[in-house]
Amino acid sequence: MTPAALALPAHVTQHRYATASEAASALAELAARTLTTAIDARGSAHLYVSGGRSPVPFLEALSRQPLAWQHVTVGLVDERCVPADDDASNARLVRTHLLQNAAHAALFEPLYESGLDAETAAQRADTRLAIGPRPDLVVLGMGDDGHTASLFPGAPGTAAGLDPRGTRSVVATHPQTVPHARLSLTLPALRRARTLALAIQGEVKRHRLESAVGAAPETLPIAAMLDADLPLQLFFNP
Ligand SMILES: O=C1O[C@H](COP(=O)(O)O)[C@@H](O)[C@H](O)[C@H]1O
Repeated sequence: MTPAALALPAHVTQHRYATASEAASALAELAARTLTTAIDARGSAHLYVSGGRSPVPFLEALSRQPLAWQHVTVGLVDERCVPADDDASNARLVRTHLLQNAAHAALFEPLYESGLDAETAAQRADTRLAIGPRPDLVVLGMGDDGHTASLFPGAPGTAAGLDPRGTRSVVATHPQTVPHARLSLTLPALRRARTLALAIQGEVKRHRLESAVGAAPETLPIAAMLDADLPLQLFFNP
């Protein structure tokens, strides 16, 4: 049964599914259409994905989508400052679950250079991204605490990342609630996306997202993605 609509503003387009597998397939199809449109229009496509546990079914479904992957560049919206082969690495997640099947031909640009401290790594990534093309598709996730990308409530670095007039594309954040310093795309960098999607699962995240309507982004960073002038494609399953 299709889950009930979330209590969210009308500019959020809701895609609701009964299961994680249906939601992942639908998001993969939207991603494939969006990337193909970008390749047809501009010759290349730029996709940014999130880390964590929940994107795995989506990344695997997307890896099987037939499209001109050799023209697709994949990046990360956030990363933990760990070696690329660490279990916590979002780069490892992408290599394991997305860069296979048809998608093995995509170009992957990791966010974090192993061995660097978070601030130096953020500065280097910021320089690379600042001159890059607009993302065609950004797929965000959200933690139970309302963080998105690696913009955690109250974490050092988050305020700079949420500054709508900030000039950085990437900041270092230092959440106290989870292991590892992080790198995160900033609000201005995320807002450059031609299409912005958010994939969440479960009732805890549903209520957290609903409670973010009208909330201060410093308290619930996901609130920054609910701006009326920012069309958002929400994918939800219980
Ligand atoms: O730490 C992170 O958490 C969020 C949500 O992760 P999940 O495990 O609940 O799916 C994710 O969006 C972010 O990219 C990740 O680094």
